[in-house]
Amino acid sequence: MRSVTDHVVKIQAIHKVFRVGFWGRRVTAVDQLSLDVRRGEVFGFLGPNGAGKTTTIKMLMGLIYPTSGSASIFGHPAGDPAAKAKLGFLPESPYFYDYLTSREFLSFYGHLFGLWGAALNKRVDELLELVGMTHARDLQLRKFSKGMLQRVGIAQALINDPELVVLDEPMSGLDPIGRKEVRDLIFRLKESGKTVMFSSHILHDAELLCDRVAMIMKGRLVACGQVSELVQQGTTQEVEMVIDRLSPEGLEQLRVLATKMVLNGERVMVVLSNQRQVDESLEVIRAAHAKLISLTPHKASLEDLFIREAKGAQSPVEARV
Ligand SMILES: Nc1ncnc2c1ncn2[C@@H]1O[C@H](COP(=O)(O)OP(=O)(O)OP(=O)(O)O)[C@@H](O)[C@H]1O
Repeated sequence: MRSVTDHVVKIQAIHKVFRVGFWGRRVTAVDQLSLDVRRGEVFGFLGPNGAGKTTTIKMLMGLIYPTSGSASIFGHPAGDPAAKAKLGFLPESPYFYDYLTSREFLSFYGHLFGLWGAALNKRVDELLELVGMTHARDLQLRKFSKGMLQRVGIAQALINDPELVVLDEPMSGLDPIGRKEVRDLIFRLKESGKTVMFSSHILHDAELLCDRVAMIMKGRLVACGQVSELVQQGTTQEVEMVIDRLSPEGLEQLRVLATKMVLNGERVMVVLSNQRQVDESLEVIRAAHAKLISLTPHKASLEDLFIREAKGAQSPVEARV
């Protein structure tokens, strides 16, 4: 059984209303959101643009106050110095001092955490090595690519050897190679025993990386749990079949069975939505002496869940939490 201390982050019914414009119109950015992040896991905080991810993370970091509800880190209230001491944070749009080299930049943040002299130099060198930036240690940050900056930003978040690392959109704006590098880095953090929470709207990255995810839309939690469990919920096990040289009778029989059919010369592609349809279609193909080219089960993905939830499911879905 899990103990309370397994919860590194606990967010309880957190709510944030912003007042905007001259008339102080109320905008609910986060709506009664509750979730927890457990020790040692990689937790993905997912949602489309404007869903409320950054607002939630800012409340967790103690940078803004919730309208109601609460958040804690290692049992300390969000923003408490005791929580911050064990925490590393990469904001969504970090500010980098252009004319500092990556060593100087990391040394600056090390000083803020009270590191000096040989211990600081050792820590900076270790982090540059970890993020693969040793070769650029004496290069000014203005000469860095976006991917290099992101890696130095993550190094900055690790300067105090935190137990929890919170990264706001760490893969955003990176090319596929840059994204893979950041993914590998997150894997390495997990391997070294750290808990990682990161926000993203790139579902593929979350699927590859996360032990658990939470998905929010319009500030509300719509799904939370292990990726494998969430993608199974309510998804039909569709199968796509491609067949060659099917007789006109066979074609008519498949038309009745299939949920979708596309003809291309002698070739036909059908989508079947359950096992019974698959079995009956295979019998039709055999009886017609047609040639089955491929049979591909449609693998459910987080994207399917995302689209389904976006289409209107507003009630919270809770998988194993
Ligand atoms: N300081 C603010 N004042 C007024 N409204 C705000 C403020 N910050 C955020 N919002 C609004 O709150 C909502 C959630 O924004 P937030 O930045 O948290 O979303 P997000 O999920 O991080 O999106 P993105 O992926 O685009 O960064 C949006 O409607 C946004 O316009």
